[in-house]
Amino acid sequence: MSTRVTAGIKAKGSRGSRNVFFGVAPQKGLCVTAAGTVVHGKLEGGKRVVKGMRSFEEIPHTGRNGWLNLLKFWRENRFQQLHKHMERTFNTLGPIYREKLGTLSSVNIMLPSDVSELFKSEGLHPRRMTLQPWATHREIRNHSKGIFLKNGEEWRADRLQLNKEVMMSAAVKRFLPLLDEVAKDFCRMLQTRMEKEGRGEEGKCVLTIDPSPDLFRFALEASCHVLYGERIGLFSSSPSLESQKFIWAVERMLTTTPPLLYLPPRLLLRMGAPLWTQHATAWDHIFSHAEARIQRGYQRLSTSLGRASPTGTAGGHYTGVLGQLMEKGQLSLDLIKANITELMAGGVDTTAVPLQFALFELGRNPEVQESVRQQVRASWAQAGGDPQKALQGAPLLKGTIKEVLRLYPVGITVQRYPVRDIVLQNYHIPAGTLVQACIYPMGRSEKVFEDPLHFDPSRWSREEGQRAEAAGFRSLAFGFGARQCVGRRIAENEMQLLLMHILLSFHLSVPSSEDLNTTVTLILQPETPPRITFSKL
Ligand code: HEM
Repeated sequence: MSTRVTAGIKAKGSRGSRNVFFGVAPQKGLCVTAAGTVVHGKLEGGKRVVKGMRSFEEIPHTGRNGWLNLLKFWRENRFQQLHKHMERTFNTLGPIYREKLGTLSSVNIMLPSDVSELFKSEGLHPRRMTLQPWATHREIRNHSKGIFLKNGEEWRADRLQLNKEVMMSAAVKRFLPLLDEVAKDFCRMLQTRMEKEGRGEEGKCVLTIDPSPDLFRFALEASCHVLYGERIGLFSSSPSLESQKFIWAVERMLTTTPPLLYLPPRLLLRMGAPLWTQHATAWDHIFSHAEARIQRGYQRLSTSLGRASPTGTAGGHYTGVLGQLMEKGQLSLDLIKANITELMAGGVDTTAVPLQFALFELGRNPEVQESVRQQVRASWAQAGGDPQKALQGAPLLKGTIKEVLRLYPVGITVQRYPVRDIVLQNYHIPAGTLVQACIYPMGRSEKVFEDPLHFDPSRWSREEGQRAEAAGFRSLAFGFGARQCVGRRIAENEMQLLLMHILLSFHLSVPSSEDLNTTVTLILQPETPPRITFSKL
């Protein structure tokens, strides 16, 4: 079906400027004819038109009634299997489809070429999907200083400041030793546990456990060390209950988010008040935990900043991201708090869960495990204790993380609202449409990856051009461009360092190598955390 679409779609770019991320001029003007088709290359009435382009309405869809679709999803519990639903729908409808779920309407894509087009049109201040209708509720709860809902120029200014402390290579150099210390301590803790609880055959110590609670503690300990420059003792025999509560609160916040994205506030207040209360209470806890830590850090740093060294570190030692932001003084204290809170909330499950998948995949692929270990050993021996050098010399570690995130991306989609009209799969997509790059189906598609279900970290390091995987827009787990994950460098290094130290000390295997069933809350997770057998090398 073709519907009348507004004629004369003019490429705007962001504020009429060049797209700084791609260094290319904005897309040429397009024009949709009155019949809804677009003709290319000709000028009709002074406007450039694209040949044979189909209208937005013609994009295959999963049902026009968003409420009916939502009801079906709810009844069949499909939210938790959204990734599988997307995979099936692409197989049925092709590489682009529209979906309406309650108030949310999106165009879903999965081919790298389309994703590349999408990112070209993200503008200078790319917008992500947010819980916008709930902003006021959050404000009522006094969390209005949060940056969670920020978009546009205001967001960009803060983000550029933050990038200096968490994304730039100088910042990575500063926080990498802190992550390394926590990773080594994790292995010591595991070793002690193995000695106490492990069973030995022929003098070999073997421990089979569900490592997920320890991995969550590791992720929180690592985050706190990097953000506050402070250890919180989560590997001790009596870790603080407060920290455990924080981990639970983040989990609750994540599981209660998806329904809030699809329901309008009024309906949710009637039907889902308990859900909203749980969600807001979880945030309250996250905020107060972060607030208390920040307050302590603030007091500690105010004292030590009096003795600030010329290297930009208080009292001569690195005081974490909080310390750096305070010392630079370019963000207000409220903004610093908001950014640190968001980094805390975003930094635990996102790394703890992929680490579970990584241990599982290395455990069930012993040959891959051995080849990564050999590279790690050689690199570690050459690096003379320098963790950064050790990681640089072991590209298979990076490949392992990429491979884990290809098969099990933390977020199953990356979303953008293009700032100008674009054409995807020859369909017209108006500016402002929510377009989702569906990275779970992409990572498992034969159209995109050779032998996609094979866990092969080396696929990422083969020479560019030799295999399709080396080319762009296939590794998107951290998003892309100005709005990409701000914790990316922390996450990549944290996960690689932990795997490095584990591989140097332990052999991994799995009691069952059956595929893991996965479920989506806000993030993709195993339905049941895998058990891993650690044996001392
Ligand atoms: C494997 C680990 C992680 C993955 C796969 C991941 C993935 C993502 C993705 C896909 C986005 C949206 C990017 C976009 O729209 O282009 C994002 C945003 C974000 N992530 Fe991560 N993340 C991870 C770890 C972390 C960590 C460790 C932190 C904090 C220390 C963090 C903090 C954030 C924040 C604050 C944002 C919002 C950024 C903004 O909009 O300015 N993430 N992440």
